[in-house]
Amino acid sequence: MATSQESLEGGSIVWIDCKSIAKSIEEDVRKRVDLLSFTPKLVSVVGTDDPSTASYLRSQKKKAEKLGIDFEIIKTSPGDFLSTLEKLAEDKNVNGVFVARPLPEGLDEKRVFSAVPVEKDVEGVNPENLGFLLYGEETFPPCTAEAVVKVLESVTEISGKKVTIVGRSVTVGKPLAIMLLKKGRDATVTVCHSRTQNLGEITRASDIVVVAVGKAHFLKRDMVKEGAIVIDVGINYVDGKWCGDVDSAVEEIAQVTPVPGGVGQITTALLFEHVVRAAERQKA
Ligand SMILES: Nc1nc(=O)c2c([nH]1)NC[C@@H]1CN(c3ccc(C(=O)N[C@@H](CCC(=O)O)C(=O)O)cc3)C=[N+]21
Repeated sequence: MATSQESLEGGSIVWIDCKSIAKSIEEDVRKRVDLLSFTPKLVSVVGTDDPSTASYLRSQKKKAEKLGIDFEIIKTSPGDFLSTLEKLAEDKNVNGVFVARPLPEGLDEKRVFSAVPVEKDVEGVNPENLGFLLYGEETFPPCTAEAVVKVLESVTEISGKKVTIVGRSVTVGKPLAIMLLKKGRDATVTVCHSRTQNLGEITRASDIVVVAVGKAHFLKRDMVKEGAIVIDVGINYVDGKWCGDVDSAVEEIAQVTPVPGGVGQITTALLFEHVVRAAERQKA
């Protein structure tokens, strides 16, 4: 089981080991990069100074270097956003296109994400790729949602489990719900959000809780069943440090994924796995 023990005063905390999951994805990516006759390339398009985006871009840059994948960041003004994406769509040297959220104000997200060609859409944000998910087809599933699925598959049998997802974003909550419902995974999924009543009752009745709300210390110990599995998707910058959405006291009674060094690492590894997949398909 992919967990690691960390002895602390007064007890022992079981962390879910995300590093080894990320590492095995990266090893696979490395091998597949070597088999290509060209160097695959990812371009990340950014329009804001959002700190969590900056963290992700640092992570992307590090991984690209490690994996032998070409990587470029394009900082774009709102007025040039669509024309930038059109150029990248046509550029034969670019295999994957990542568009950072949040988008700059005033841009229509359906128009922007539709401008990422389906075959270069390594994050699965194009409405066509999101639509494929509903049919159970996961060529380019959203990376963070896929990362959560990988973690769960490594620590438990998902089938039949009660999974509560807190957060209904297009990047995590909604696609993850669809992916966990998929035939073969067979979770019983509840999706909660800011208008949910009696949230704690719902999460306490769950075998697995996934939190993706973007609020530090959001999930408290009394909202979690003892022995539950808790996946922390949050990444918040508080007092000069990164932390997730899960309050640290939850670690005393549940298996939790750490932040940093948790889901984010796997997300980045999967983004590059999708870049290689895109390159393999474009080559053929
Ligand atoms: N279209 C889009 N998709 C995203 O998935 C997306 C996004 N926009 N905008 C920003 C947030 C944030 N996010 C992170 C992913 C990984 C790390 C990550 O791996 N962080 C390292 C720390 C890296 C460092 O700061 O040095 C870690 O957790 O270990 C961080 C942040 C994805 N996001």
